[in-house]
Amino acid sequence: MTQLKLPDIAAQTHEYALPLNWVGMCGIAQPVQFEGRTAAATVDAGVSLVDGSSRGIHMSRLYLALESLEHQPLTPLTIHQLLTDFLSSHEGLSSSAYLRLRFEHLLKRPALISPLQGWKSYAVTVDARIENEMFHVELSVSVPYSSTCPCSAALARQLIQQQFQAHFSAEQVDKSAVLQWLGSAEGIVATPHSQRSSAQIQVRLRSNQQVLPITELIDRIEASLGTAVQTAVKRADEQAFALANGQNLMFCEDAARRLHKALRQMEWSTAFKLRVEHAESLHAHDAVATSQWQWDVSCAA
Ligand SMILES: Nc1nc2c(ncn2[C@@H]2O[C@H](COP(=O)(O)OP(=O)(O)OP(=O)(O)O)[C@@H](O)[C@H]2O)c(=O)[nH]1
Repeated sequence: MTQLKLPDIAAQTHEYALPLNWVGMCGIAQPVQFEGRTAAATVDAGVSLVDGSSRGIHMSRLYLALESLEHQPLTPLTIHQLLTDFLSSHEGLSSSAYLRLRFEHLLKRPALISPLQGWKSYAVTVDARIENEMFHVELSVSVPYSSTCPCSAALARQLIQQQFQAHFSAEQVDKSAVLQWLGSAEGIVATPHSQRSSAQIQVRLRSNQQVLPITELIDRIEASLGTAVQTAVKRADEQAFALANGQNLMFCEDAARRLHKALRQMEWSTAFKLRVEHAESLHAHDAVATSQWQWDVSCAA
């Protein structure tokens, strides 16, 4: 049988010469090594097609280059090397290279009081690119937390005061009677509403950053809010959580300002954007606040 040469359509020229901003593949399954564990990532990999007359890029070259992620820890350096490989395998065709990795980052979290712990999963996205010969990396993370409405808390306290007034009408009150009343549902007649909330944070890393500070970012976000959702919970932990919520009453605006302040203190960040969503239990709609610092269109991948 005659050996036929495989047709190479990508190498053809196109009669409508038009450069393209981004060409590549989305949704590739790829294991990555991060903080000593293997995470199942989903990858989008692409390059620009600056040679407008070329029919197509070489998808297989991008796909095969991803294998390097399987064997070495995920760092800004390994990502930079990968994007450099994307470009060197597309010499004359491409001037920009892009990578987006999405994976769940698992962290073991201790209970607030009891000697227990459990896992939490955080949705992480790493966006990296080489554009105009400049390398940029951005981290995005979604962090769930609890928020208790400060207005609702004040209104509930007022109802409790009114209830106290009605129940203890005498000038002199008996301490043990008050103590008992405080511990009863009849005394504490109202409770504020609270909701599961989420903070979506995007941070641009400084160019000489050696590691991806994902865990540190999550820790700082949770510390600034003070009401991270819990894993293993016994009653003692639930009580400590109630206290934490009471000490950290938050409108979505409060949460956004706290996060903005915390993110400004991160020395490895050169820009950020944040969005908080409080999935209201008072309403069927959400309360949302956003903020950003030094974030512009060029930061968006
Ligand atoms: N450029 C491009 N390739 C596609 C697309 N859809 C599928 N492919 C296939 O991706 C496969 C890999 O392409 P290449 O990387 O050019 O493969 P190749 O020519 O064998 O590899 P090289 O010799 O390295 O160029 C080809 O079989 C293409 O048909 C598409 O929309 N665009």
